[in-house]
Amino acid sequence: MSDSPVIKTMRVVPVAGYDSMLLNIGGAHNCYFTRILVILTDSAGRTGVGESPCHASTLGLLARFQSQIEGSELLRLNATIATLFASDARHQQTAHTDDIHIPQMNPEKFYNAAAAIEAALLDLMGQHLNLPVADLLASGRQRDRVPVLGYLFYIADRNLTSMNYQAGQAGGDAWLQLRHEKAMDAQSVVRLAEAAAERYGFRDFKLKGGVHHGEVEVETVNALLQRFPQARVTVDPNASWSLDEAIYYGKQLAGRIPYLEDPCGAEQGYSGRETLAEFKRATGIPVATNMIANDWRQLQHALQLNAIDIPLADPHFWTMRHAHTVAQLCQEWGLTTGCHSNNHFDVSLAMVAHLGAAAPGDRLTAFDTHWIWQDGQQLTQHAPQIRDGHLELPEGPGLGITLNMKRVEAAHALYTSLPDKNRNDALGMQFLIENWSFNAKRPALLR
Ligand SMILES: O=C([O-])[C@@H](O)[C@@H](O)[C@H](O)[C@@H](O)C(=O)[O-]
Ligand SMILES: [Mg+2]
Repeated sequence: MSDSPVIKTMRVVPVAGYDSMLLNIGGAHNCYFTRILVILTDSAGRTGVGESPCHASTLGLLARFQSQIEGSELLRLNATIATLFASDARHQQTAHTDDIHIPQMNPEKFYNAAAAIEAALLDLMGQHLNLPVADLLASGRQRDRVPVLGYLFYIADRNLTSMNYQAGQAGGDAWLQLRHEKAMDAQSVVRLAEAAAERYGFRDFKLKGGVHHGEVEVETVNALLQRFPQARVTVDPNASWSLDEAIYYGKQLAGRIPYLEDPCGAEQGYSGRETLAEFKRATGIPVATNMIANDWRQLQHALQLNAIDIPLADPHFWTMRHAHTVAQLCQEWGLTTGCHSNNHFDVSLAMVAHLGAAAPGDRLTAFDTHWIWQDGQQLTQHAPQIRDGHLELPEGPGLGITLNMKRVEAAHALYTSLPDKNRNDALGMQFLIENWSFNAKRPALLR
């Protein structure tokens, strides 16, 4: 394989950006969010990049993988990634020994690390072959733009905290202002949706639930549907509703929403896969999930129980290539392809664009992205664009993006300055409710 470029350097750069006080079952988003960039250079002088959620253990894994990546031949990408998976398997085995010096590899963090490396390698491979990454995924490019949804949150009043939440940009459009302001009821969420639709052309919306009592969230969905009668609107309470509540609210929304996301979860000795299967039978409402089918084994159980219709295979949880395999499986087995997200920068946005562009078939539900909350903080020269409710595939080979290193270094400096680097939504929430703590079965404001 002497013609292959060789990976010269792997740099792992944790970065931070700003976020609004968005509410979810875990509490309130911090004023900062953190991510990891993996930046590879090769012997042909090219740079490839990938992004992942940030956690100290993911950083530890990436540091460990560096020696396996540097010196590897780009065209042996499959073998390189297989080596990472093999070292994961070895670790899982050794972690069962009594040797406390061998750290247990957290599977979620392992996938986050592998996903960022794989994306950076695919970026380099695409540049080498002069092809977009979408063409390197097994089905190849199917479309040039991917439907995405307007991800709406209730927003707490940042003025109640001493945290460094940013204010809206003077002179910006309505979205750039409103995304920083309190929005705790149906009317203000509709206003947010109007501003997002004006800027990005959304026709699909998802409300992050698990915040208020379910009645209030159903009322918000109804208000959105009334304002946007042609739109596809859903709510994701992150399994905070009981099965009975989920069926009760589901029946109120049936026929008017395309699907519900994780309406209920594990309870009374039954797994989330079991309760979702019962929910589906009781209501006939399709179910999407990013909570109970996040690896092959979980997905197999979910499908055997007929618990879900839309596995939201996030490329950061699965890697881009595995998420694409899930999309192929959806196409072959009559499921619908979708994608979950967390707060992210524009490198992840490009990863999602290429994944969506390569997803086969037309049973595709609008992909999630939190990016509208971060729009303006891009770390690339030209961020992928969301227009007319669609994320456009960036032009050019690889991921089609070029890092803006000045911004990357500034985002890294911000990360370095933060006292809390891992996500902890309880901190902000405790300004709203004293001593607040997480409860997987209760919406955040019900304490
Ligand atoms: O950003 C949030 O608050 C979401 O709740 C996120 O953490 C979830 O992972 C996600 O967006 C979801 O769909 O469940
Ligand atoms: Mg979800």
